[in-house]
Amino acid sequence: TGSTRPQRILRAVQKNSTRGSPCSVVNAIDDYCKHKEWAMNVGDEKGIIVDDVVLELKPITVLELGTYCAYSTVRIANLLPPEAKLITLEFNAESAAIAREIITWAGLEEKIQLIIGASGDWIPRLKEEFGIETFDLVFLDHWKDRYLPDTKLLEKCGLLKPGAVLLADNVICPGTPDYLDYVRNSPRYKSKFYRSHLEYTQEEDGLEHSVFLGMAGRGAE
Ligand SMILES: O=C(NCCCCCn1ccnc1)c1cc(-c2ccc(F)cc2)cc(O)c1O
Ligand SMILES: [Mg+2]
Repeated sequence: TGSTRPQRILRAVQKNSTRGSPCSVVNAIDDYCKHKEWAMNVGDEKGIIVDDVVLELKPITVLELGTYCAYSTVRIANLLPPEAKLITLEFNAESAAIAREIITWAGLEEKIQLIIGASGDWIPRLKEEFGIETFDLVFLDHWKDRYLPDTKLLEKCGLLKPGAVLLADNVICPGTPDYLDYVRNSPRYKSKFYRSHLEYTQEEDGLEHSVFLGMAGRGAE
């Protein structure tokens, strides 16, 4: 009954970072995952691209699909304007419990709402249960075969307004071919690819940045 990887990441955070300092939490996780054991955080290289998108967009409402250990949750929330809120959805209860501890350690619990459950079940409930109108930014980092169905669900539920940004991790590795095909060919999106590498490795990966243009571009149904 040894520890799990998320538990070891939490221990590294508590040992090597300062309570209330999101930057030190992010650095502690990157150090641990670079030198001790790999983990599926967006990481420092792709993380800089995420930072730039957040600082440029200044989103007030953010949805993250796939919390894991809250590395990107903390990284994004730390850069948000004071009144902004981030909702993060995690399916795995064990990693969600660790994520909650890391969010609290970072001192960001006021900005972040962590929900445990399936994105397909929760997305249709967000307006009603959390008083969300629309999201300014959606960070997709969960099961790669859920990126496309959840994007279509966000459209259907009216949770995206023109100008909203979808930022998707891992579009090369592990890869999300059906999602890429959709956002790159649909008249509803203006999409661009940010080439990078799989976290803590030299493997090719990247982020897809897609601006929602509105449903008007219905074209062929
Ligand atoms: O699978 C990933 N993430 C989803 C985890 C489960 C999400 C559960 N959930 C949360 C909400 N709804 C469902 C992922 C995988 C890899 C990877 C890359 C190469 C390799 F050899 C092995 C793994 C790299 C990432 O950056 C990733 O994000
Ligand atoms: Mg990822």
